[in-house]
Amino acid sequence: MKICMVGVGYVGLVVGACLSEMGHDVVCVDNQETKITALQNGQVPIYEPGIEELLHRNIHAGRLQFTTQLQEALVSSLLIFIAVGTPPAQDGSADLTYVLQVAESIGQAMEDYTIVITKSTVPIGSGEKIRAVIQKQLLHRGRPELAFDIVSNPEFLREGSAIDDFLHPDRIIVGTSDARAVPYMEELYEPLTSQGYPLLLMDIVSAELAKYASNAMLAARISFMNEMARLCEATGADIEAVKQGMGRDRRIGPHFLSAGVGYGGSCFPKDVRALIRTASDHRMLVSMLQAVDRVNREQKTLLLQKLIGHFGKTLTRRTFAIWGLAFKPGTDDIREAPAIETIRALRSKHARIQAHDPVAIDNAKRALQDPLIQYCEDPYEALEGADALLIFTEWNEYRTPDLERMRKLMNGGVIFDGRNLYSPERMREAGFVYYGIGRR
Ligand SMILES: NC(=O)c1ccc[n+]([C@@H]2O[C@H](COP(=O)([O-])OP(=O)(O)OC[C@H]3O[C@@H](n4cnc5c(N)ncnc54)[C@H](O)[C@@H]3O)[C@@H](O)[C@H]2O)c1
Ligand SMILES: O=c1ccn([C@@H]2O[C@H](COP(=O)(O)OP(=O)(O)O[C@H]3O[C@H](CO)[C@@H](O)[C@H](O)[C@H]3O)[C@@H](O)[C@H]2O)c(=O)[nH]1
Repeated sequence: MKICMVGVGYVGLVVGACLSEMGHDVVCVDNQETKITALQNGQVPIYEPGIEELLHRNIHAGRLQFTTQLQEALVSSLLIFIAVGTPPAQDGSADLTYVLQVAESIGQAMEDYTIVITKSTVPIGSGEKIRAVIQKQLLHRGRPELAFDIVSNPEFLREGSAIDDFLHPDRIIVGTSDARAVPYMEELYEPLTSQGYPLLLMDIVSAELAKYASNAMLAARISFMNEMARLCEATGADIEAVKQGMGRDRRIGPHFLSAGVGYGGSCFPKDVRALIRTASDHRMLVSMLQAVDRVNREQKTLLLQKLIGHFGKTLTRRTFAIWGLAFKPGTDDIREAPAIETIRALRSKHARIQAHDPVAIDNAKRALQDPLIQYCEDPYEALEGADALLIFTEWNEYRTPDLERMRKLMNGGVIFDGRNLYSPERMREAGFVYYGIGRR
C-alpha cells in the first residue's frame, strides 16, 4: 500500500521503516531539512538499536524514501500517517499545532480518497478536530466532494526496543467511525495480524483514550513503587525484596515495578499531565493522576536530596560524576530525563560535573549549553577526582564495574545509585558509602 508518514522523529522513522519492511511503499516527510538530507545520505538522526540496518535494507529495496515535499508525498498516498510531535503546552495540555498544520496541508493537497491516521498521541476529540480542519480546506478549495476518513491508530512502542515493539505488538488499536477505512487498515496490518498479533477495532475517542490510559497506568505503577521505596527507607524494608514479593502475584506481574529516579522521556510525564488537563476540561478532578505526577516530580529530585543530605547545601568545589544522561537505556533521548534536571540543579550550586553516557552526550550538550560541564568518552574518566558518583541510567556497561578501579579514581567513595544496580552489602564491603533507592 502507498503510505505517507509525516514526522520523522523517534516514532515516524521507526514506524515508517517497519511498514516498509512489511512490504508497503513508504515516503517519510519532515519539515526539518537537515534531518531529511541526513537520511537521504544514509545518516540516521537518532540512536535506536537496529534502525540503521532496517533503513538501509528498505531504502535499497526501493520501498522507503525521504522528502521535505509534503504536498507531493500526500497526493500520491492512500494512507497518511500523522506522527509529528504533540509537546506539552503551558497549561499541560498536548499542543496540537503541528498535527493541525499537517491536517491543513492534507486538505489543501488531497486529490483522491485518503485515509488520515493519527500515530501521534493526541487528546481525546482530536480526530474530529482533524476532520473539521480538512473539511474546511476542501470547502475553501471548492472540492467538498473529495472523500476522506479519519483513523486513530495510537503507537505503543518504547524507545530502545522500538522496532521489536512495533513488529511484535501486544495489540494494534484501530479507532474509527468510518467503516470504509476498516478493510484498508486490516490490509495494512495483515503482515502482523496473520502472525497472531491482535487488531482491536473501536471508536476514535476510545482509541485516543486507550493510549493515554495505558501510559497513565504504567506511570502509576512506577509512582506507586517509588512511594513504596520511600516507605522502605522509612521502615527498614528493601524495595528489591518487596518487588520480588509483589511481582510473583500473577495479578500484578513482574514488569514495570522498578523504583528509581522517576519516569522521564517524551511520553509519560507529558501524557499524564495532558490527561489531567483533559479531565479538568470536563470538570473532573482526577486525584489519582495528580498523585502519580506529584510523586514523580518529587522522585526526580531524590538523588539531589540524598546528595545534599550527605554533603550539605554548599557544593562549590565539589565534583560529581554522572553515569547516564538518557532517560532510559537504549536511546539518546534526554527529554524530561532526571539526569538533566539534576545536573542543572547541581550547576546552579556551582558543583563541577563530569558526565558519561554511551550515546546521549550530544543531545545533553545541546540541552544544557554549559561549557563548564566535562563530558567523558569513558565512564571511568568521569570518576577521576569525583567526590561522588550519581547513576541515572541503567546502561548495561555500568552493571559490573571494576570496583577497585572506581575506588582508586574517586576522591570520595560515595555512590548515589538511582537504578539500584548494585548490592548495597557488596558496595559497602568494597569501601563505598552507598545510597540506593528504597534499599536497606
Ligand atoms: N517517542 C516515543 O517513544 C513515542 C511512542 C509512542 C507515541 N509517541 C507520540 O508520537 C508523537 C511523535 O513523537 P516523537 O517522539 O517521534 O517526536 P519527535 O519530536 O522525535 O518527532 C516529531 C517530528 O515531527 C516533525 N514535524 C513537526 N511538524 C511537522 C510538519 N508540519 N511537517 C512535517 N514534519 C513535522 C519534526 O520536525 C520532528 O522530526 C508524539 O505525539 C508522541 O507523544 C511517541
Ligand atoms: O519499572 C520501571 C519502568 C520504567 N521506568 C521509567 O519509566 C520511563 C519510561 O520508560 P519506558 O516506558 O520503557 O519508555 P518509553 O520509551 O517512554 O515508552 C513509554 O511511552 C511510549 C510513548 O507513549 C509508549 O509508546 C510506551 O508504550 C511506553 O512504555 C523511563 O524513564 C524509565 O526509566 C521506571 O522508572 N521503572
